[in-house]
Amino acid sequence: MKHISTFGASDYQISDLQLLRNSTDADAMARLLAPCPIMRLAADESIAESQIAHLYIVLRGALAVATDTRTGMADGTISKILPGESVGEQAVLDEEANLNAITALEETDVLMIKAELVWQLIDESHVLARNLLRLLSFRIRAANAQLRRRQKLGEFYRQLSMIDGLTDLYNRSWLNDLLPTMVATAQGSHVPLSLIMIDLDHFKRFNDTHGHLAGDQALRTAAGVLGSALRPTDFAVRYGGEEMMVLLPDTSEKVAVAVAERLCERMRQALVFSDMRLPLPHITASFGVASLQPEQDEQSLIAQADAALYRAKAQGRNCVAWQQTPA
Ligand SMILES: Nc1nc2c(ncn2[C@@H]2O[C@H](COP(=O)(O)OP(=O)(O)OP(=O)(O)O)[C@@H](O)[C@H]2O)c(=O)[nH]1
Repeated sequence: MKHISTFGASDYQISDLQLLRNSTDADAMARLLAPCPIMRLAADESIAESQIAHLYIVLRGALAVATDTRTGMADGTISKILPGESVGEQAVLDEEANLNAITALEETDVLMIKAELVWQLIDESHVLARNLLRLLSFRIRAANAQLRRRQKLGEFYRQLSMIDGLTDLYNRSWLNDLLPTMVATAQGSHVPLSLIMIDLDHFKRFNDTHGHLAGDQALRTAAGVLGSALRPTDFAVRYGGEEMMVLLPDTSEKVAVAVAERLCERMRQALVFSDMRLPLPHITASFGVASLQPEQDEQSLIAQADAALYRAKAQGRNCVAWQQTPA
């Protein structure tokens, strides 16, 4: 950054500076700004901020400002500062060194104003104070809008990473995130929580006979059965491969067994189409039901449902098994 002149020795006018637009006291402002240096930046050159904050007004060329690079908040957003516009107001007002990375997009001349002089200008000129407030308000709105966009995007990707792409059911990451909390809530409030582990029967044979794409379609159909047969407060998860899980908050084992029986029946009635013309053979599934016991953790609950599922398979598949005989 090279010192090439001062505001007083240059041809620039107060009317060239947006912050002083509509100034009624241009002469007084010009006198105060006269000793301020005009610095020249080569293209791609960055402004190396000292610990002292400055306000920079672009006189010629353009600056690129990337937000908060040193605080880890950078998100690739870059603002372009054109002639007449300023950067560094906030740094001046809160007396912090500028955390933005400021780089010249082309050869650029900037007016450099020290923080103490900015305060003096604010004291002297209501017009400048008003312009500054308006500018800051605009910047805050823009920052808020950007924050909202970022939050929405973050939530979108978070949701996406929790959903299984093939079946649209929740995936294992979702389960790992949510099940411990659900178990802790149920234990803490002494309300029941039941879990049904579901495994499609002879699915390898289905795949081998009808092809993997038809197998995918069968998985979607099975997921659809779960989705359409549950209460809005229940959750269906693709646990892995052809294994699915249903979580039933506030549900006793007796009711969970009845739900599993209903799912089993609907599963065997569901039609799988590989295309819209010919339905494939029906699929069936085996179901293992478990309900949370006092002191039990989520791993043990899953293991209990798994053991019940194993028994359902051993009993000939296409049926429901559970840990305890419902009363
Ligand atoms: N099409 C398809 N198949 C899958 C997917 N994930 C797992 N599988 C298949 O599911 C089959 C599971 O086979 P096994 O674990 O032997 O169980 P099974 O044939 O269903 O037998 P049982 O569970 O004992 O009734 C394997 O052939 C896997 O390739 C998937 O996303 N799409």
